[in-house]
Amino acid sequence: MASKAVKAPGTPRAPPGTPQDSGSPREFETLRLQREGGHVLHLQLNRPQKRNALNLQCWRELRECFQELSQDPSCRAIVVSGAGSAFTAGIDLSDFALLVADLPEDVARRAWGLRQKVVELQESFTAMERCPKPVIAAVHGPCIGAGVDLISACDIRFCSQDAAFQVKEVDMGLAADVGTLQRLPKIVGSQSLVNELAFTARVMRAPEALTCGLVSRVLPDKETLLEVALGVASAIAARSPVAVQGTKVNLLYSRDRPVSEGLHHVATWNMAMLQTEDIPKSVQAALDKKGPEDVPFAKL
Ligand SMILES: CCC/C=C/C=C/C(=O)SCCNC(=O)CCNC(=O)[C@H](O)C(C)(C)COP(=O)(O)OP(=O)(O)OC[C@H]1O[C@@H](n2cnc3c(N)ncnc32)[C@H](O)[C@@H]1OP(=O)(O)O
Repeated sequence: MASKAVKAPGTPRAPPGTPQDSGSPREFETLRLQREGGHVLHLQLNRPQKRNALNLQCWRELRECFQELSQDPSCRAIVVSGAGSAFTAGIDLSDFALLVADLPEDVARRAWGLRQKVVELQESFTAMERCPKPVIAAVHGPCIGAGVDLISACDIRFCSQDAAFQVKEVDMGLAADVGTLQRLPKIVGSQSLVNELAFTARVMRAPEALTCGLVSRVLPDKETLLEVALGVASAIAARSPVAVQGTKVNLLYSRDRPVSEGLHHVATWNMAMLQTEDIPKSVQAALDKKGPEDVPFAKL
């Protein structure tokens, strides 16, 4: 039987705002992080006057936020949405120049420095993908450029009827480089459609996003969208975190590998995780005709 993590006597309580504290989540400048019930966190991109355009601060905060939530035992599922009238207008266009500012003159060093900046931006969304807690994107209104990169790194995507998706990078003179070209073909299934969207920057609306599998649900409006997304997050959070997080880690591992490697990985994973106390607790609940919602699972 796994032993519960017990805080040693005299261990100071984490100050409010740190991820270990199940009270108030950390405050950010460009993001709003709120706890919704016990183990669900709602993260809003929060620059509504700029249609949640992602400035450098926002990229940095997203990275830090997901690195911290990954370690936060009181967080079991995350919903990402946009404040105001858009999910996001993509990269903050006024920050584009900053990407090449302060780089050395020599071409090799300049290129190396720029590469480092691109890798840092990639990390903001890769941190969402790597976070073992499921992340649900709730998209309303425009979701442009970097917005598509962002939602491609999420585990579940829902949208409202007014959502409009655009792989806009070619219109800015660049090849998308923070995840869309790598992740979208695995989500959508039709390479032809991905190519068309990425070569033309055509806007894709909610019904097509549903048909092609970019989103799995379309809701009539933003309010219903958030209600449903938070409801699904609560359903996830009610289940064993050992089971849910193990499922995410193994789905992600298997996505890019042959079946044989995925099976090998999960067998090794489960030689430890099958020993969890969550299994007998869940089995007993099922025998008692109770659901996972009735089982108090320890934090992970
Ligand atoms: C190495 C790089 C890796 C990353 C690459 C990423 C690339 C991309 O993301 S490409 C996509 C860039 N985004 C765009 O081209 C979208 C531009 N915005 C719009 O088309 C519209 O604003 C939008 C359809 C989203 C909303 O239209 P709406 O009429 O509702 O609002 P506006 O009046 O246009 O805008 C309101 C204020 O927001 C500012 N704003 C909007 N988008 C951006 C942006 N991407 N960057 C910076 N600022 C943006 C807009 O200027 C208005 O500001 P203000 O005039 O101060 O009120």
